[in-house]
Amino acid sequence: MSSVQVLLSRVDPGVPVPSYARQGDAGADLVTTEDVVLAPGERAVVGTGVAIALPPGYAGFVHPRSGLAARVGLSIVNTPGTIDAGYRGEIKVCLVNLDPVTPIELARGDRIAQLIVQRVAQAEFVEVAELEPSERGASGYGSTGGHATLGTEK
Ligand SMILES: O=c1ccn([C@H]2C[C@H](O)[C@@H](COP(=O)(O)OP(=O)(O)OP(=O)(O)O)O2)c(=O)[nH]1
Ligand SMILES: [Mg+2]
Repeated sequence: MSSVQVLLSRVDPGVPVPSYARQGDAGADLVTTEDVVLAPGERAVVGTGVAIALPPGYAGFVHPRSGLAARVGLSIVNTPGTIDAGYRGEIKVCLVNLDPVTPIELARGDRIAQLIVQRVAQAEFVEVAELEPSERGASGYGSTGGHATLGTEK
């Protein structure tokens, strides 16, 4: 796994810097700086207390944590959130409670998301009259099968 130095500033010095729970992990855990209670279906933007300066050619992606997703239904509205290399503000997370019944209570310092730093390319879009053919062509949206049968299709 490659490593890249990312400068970080704590806009809230009371919370820990993002850290990888285990060696080789792709995601570094981010915490909420705020206590928050999310009713079923409710969303809230929370701070993480950190700002970063990614090198050009990199982006950060804010993903949900699987454990919280499975246990209580916590997710992120815009998953994965995109952190542009030029962004210097506090990383924020737009949390959502996907559980239909039970509220989610989060406390300051809880690990609520994970940041994945990846290399990215900026495309140079070149318009052409026609795209060259491929095996897949324009087949998409389940064209290869393997999807569940919808109730309406039974
Ligand atoms: O989960 C997220 C997603 C984005 N951002 C910050 C960093 C990112 O660089 C900036 C803009 O994000 P995005 O491009 O997704 O939002 P937009 O609605 O297109 O805003 P803008 O017009 O500023 O690009 O907001 C976060 O802090 N957390
Ligand atoms: Mg944008």
